[in-house]
Amino acid sequence: MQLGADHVRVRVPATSANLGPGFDSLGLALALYDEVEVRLVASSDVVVEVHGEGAGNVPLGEDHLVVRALRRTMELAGAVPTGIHMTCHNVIPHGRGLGSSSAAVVAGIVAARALLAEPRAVDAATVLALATEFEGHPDNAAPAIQGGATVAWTTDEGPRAVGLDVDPTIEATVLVPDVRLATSRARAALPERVSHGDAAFTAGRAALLVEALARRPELLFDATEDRLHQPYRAAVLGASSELLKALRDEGVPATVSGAGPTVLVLAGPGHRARRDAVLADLVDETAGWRRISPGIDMTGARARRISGNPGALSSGSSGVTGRHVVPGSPAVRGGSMQ
Ligand SMILES: Nc1ncnc2c1ncn2[C@@H]1O[C@H](COP(=O)(O)OP(=O)(O)O)[C@@H](O)[C@H]1O
Ligand SMILES: N[C@@H](CCOP(=O)(O)O)C(=O)O
Repeated sequence: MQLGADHVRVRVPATSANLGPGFDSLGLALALYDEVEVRLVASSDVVVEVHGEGAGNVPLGEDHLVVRALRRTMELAGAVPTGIHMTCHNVIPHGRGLGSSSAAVVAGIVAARALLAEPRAVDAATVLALATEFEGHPDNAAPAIQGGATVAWTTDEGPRAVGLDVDPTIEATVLVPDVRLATSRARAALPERVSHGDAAFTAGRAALLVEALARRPELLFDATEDRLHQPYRAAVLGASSELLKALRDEGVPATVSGAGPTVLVLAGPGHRARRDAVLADLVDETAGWRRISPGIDMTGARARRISGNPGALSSGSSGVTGRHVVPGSPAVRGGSMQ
């Protein structure tokens, strides 16, 4: 496959997976974004600059997650490898249950797609399959790609996802502690088997959550109850587990965001006063907690071509030059990829 551009910019939202009972299936895109600018260069250099979250912690070469996802997508599309100069402006906290790894993977995939002469050759199903290959589960990748709330599932042919309606009065608030929890560690805390009773309880709540999100926010408290993962993760969640219990004891629809340790509150109009009262009492923003009300992202990952001249890849030695928006350059929106 030929290249169609040599310089693109992408933006990918944070995501909150599970939403309580929808373990590995439900997810919600949040309006907190990582932005990545990728420039292809003629040399074999891989130069990565990271600003914000992850700066000083993530690898800066071929092992960088965005680079790995970009390379994998280019390889799948049969594009000839080139050098890469990449700048990341990261806002999504790492290891907090807000889908930072998924955002990085989706950024690499949609950047690669936008660099190709025929972006549609990497269709929506392939984007989700590639992201799931990296992540191991599709529940963060689906909303990161298409925005809004999603339910994702896996078939013999690969992962699939559909969007869900979200009542516009629902507010998402995240309580982010300053401690990290690797998703792999939180997954290791899960048992091999659960009881039929807990599985039935949680399946019912997940079904109810679809209706609560779409039209009946007053049902969010019951609809966010879970018995499949949160109870087993309590030991590794530390203070987040206590905050979750305190919120739920007061009737506030709170869940663990993803694998944690962030706590997510999904509040309809009837929950706001109690949410604000409990959070004012319990969340001390001077003692390591951040309270963010990001809004729900409804568009998902976006990529924009900055320059469409891959025939003349620069040597890569002169920094980012010649930045301009090519008139008519297609805006690639993750949610509308066909
Ligand atoms: N923007 C990014 N660039 C590079 N690596 C990232 C990025 N975001 C996440 N990662 C990698 O993923 C890890 C966090 O993934 P994970 O444990 O799944 O937590 P979460 O996805 O909930 O933030 C980070 O420690 C880092 O290694
Ligand atoms: N379903 C996964 C979701 C992990 O999300 P993350 O944002 O914590 O990576 C799980 O619960 O393990």
